[in-house]
Amino acid sequence: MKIKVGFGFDVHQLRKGHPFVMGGVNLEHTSGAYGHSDADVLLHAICDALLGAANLRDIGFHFSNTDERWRGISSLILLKEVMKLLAEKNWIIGNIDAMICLEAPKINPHIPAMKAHIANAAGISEEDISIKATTNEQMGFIGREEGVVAYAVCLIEKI
Ligand SMILES: Nc1ccn([C@@H]2O[C@H](COP(=O)(O)O)[C@@H](O)[C@H]2O)c(=O)n1
Ligand SMILES: C[C@@]1(CO)OP(=O)(O)OP(=O)(O)OC[C@H]1O
Repeated sequence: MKIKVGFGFDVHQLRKGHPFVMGGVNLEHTSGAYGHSDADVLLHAICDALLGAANLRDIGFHFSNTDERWRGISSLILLKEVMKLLAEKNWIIGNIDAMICLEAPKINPHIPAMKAHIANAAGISEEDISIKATTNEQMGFIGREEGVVAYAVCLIEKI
């Protein structure tokens, strides 16, 4: 069986009064992630891990941040598009493991809902999705709540 590993990273600015979408969940918070799409940093890291594993370039290559089609788009739709690209090359997901680095709000209560959204969009089991979170211990741009970061790794299998 042919397997490949992929890695993804994403970062977005946090801006006061902006919606905060993470893993398809709307987080209640004083600030939110700013970007061309819905700025779902977790889904962007996962998309890049999947595209990287399949050697299919990256999220910005397929969904340019100068293309009006993607303005404000739900990143769950982008994940579905990424899954189509993988399916064309006969790749299926083995598992995804992701890490969110964010000072606030607490992510733990939202992880089951995030997993459900991602499992639904990617067509995989929630059991194959792991999401974790850490603060940056009040240091740097994450600690000052100026930004949010996510990392993801994945395994894909050729069918
Ligand atoms: N935005 C966050 C950050 C952290 N968590 C959870 O809290 C635990 C402790 O965080 P530290 O950064 O102090 O190590 C962490 O392991 C997560 O379980 C969270 O839910 N949301
Ligand atoms: C998703 C895209 C496209 O709308 O825009 P952003 O939401 O700005 O996200 P980013 O992770 O900076 O890059 C990928 C983009 O092309």
